[in-house]
Amino acid sequence: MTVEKSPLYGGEANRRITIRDLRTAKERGERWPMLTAYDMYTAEIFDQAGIPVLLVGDSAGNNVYAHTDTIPVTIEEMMPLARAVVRSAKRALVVCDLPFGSYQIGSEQALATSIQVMKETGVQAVKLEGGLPAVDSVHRIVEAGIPVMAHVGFTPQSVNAIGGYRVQGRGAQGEDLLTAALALEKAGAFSIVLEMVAADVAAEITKRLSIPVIGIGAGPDCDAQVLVWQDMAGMRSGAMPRFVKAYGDLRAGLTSAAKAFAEDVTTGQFPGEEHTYR
Ligand SMILES: Nc1nc(=O)c2c([nH]1)NC[C@@H]1CN(c3ccc(C(=O)N[C@@H](CCC(=O)O)C(=O)O)cc3)CN21
Ligand SMILES: CC(C)C(=O)C(=O)O
Ligand SMILES: [Mg+2]
Repeated sequence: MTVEKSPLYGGEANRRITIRDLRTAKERGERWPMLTAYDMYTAEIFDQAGIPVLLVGDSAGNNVYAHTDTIPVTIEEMMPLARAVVRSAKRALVVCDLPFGSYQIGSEQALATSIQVMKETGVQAVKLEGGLPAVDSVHRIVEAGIPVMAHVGFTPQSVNAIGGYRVQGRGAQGEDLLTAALALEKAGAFSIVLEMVAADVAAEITKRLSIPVIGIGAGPDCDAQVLVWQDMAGMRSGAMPRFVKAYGDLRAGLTSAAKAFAEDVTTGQFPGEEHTYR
């Protein structure tokens, strides 16, 4: 597959990716990557590396704010991160997750929060979790002119209701997931994340939907794949979910840099003459 003429990778190199570009990519069968970003350098680096979509995820809860999960994250905590990512990425389409509690009360609250995020951060789209119960909110937000990325399957904001980090869509549940995905597309979502979904179900949903389907732990047949950047780069400690692949070892790199700095300071090797004003 040649992608040089794709708006995602070639095309007019000096404009931001649009939701139309993502739709076109699906029509052409072009796969694309999405990464989370929560700050300036990661946004700048991933943007320049050609990642077409950056997600300011509420996974900031357990990757920035040192919570155990995403549930405590607030809109006040999300917006500064989103602003930093928007200011740092020139090409990528930036999506901001709506955190738990900022849209579940109803479509009125969902729309009000989405408007606030769009006005105060400069992101190009919002994302929210949920199947059929979220359809009305998606519809209202889209009607207001705000692109919405949907998110079904394992939805981390509902981890307590689901009862753990469990694969979704196995057996009879698969049909419900397809029904929800079709309803979210009909409500106007421009794309949909499938998280921890059995691969055959994810493949069927990807085939049946016209909008891009973005997988995380949803097998190889989705239109796009997303990972949390600290997982992708080997920054995170501890056991990784099965769906993660680490493409770097940043944790080891930063650890050895910090140890070398400490060693140099304790032994008096740093600062040297070249780092010193006379
Ligand atoms: N760093 C990070 N990566 C993520 O993918 C991620 C976040 N944070 N935060 C928000 C949600 C939470 N996610 C998670 C968290 C844990 C598992 C997990 O422990 N998975 C195990 C299965 C555990 C079980 O069966 O109970 C696995 O091996 O896949 C999966 C997804 C995905 N998202
Ligand atoms: C993993 C992605 C899809 C997400 O919702 C997040 O990072 O918050
Ligand atoms: Mg999220």
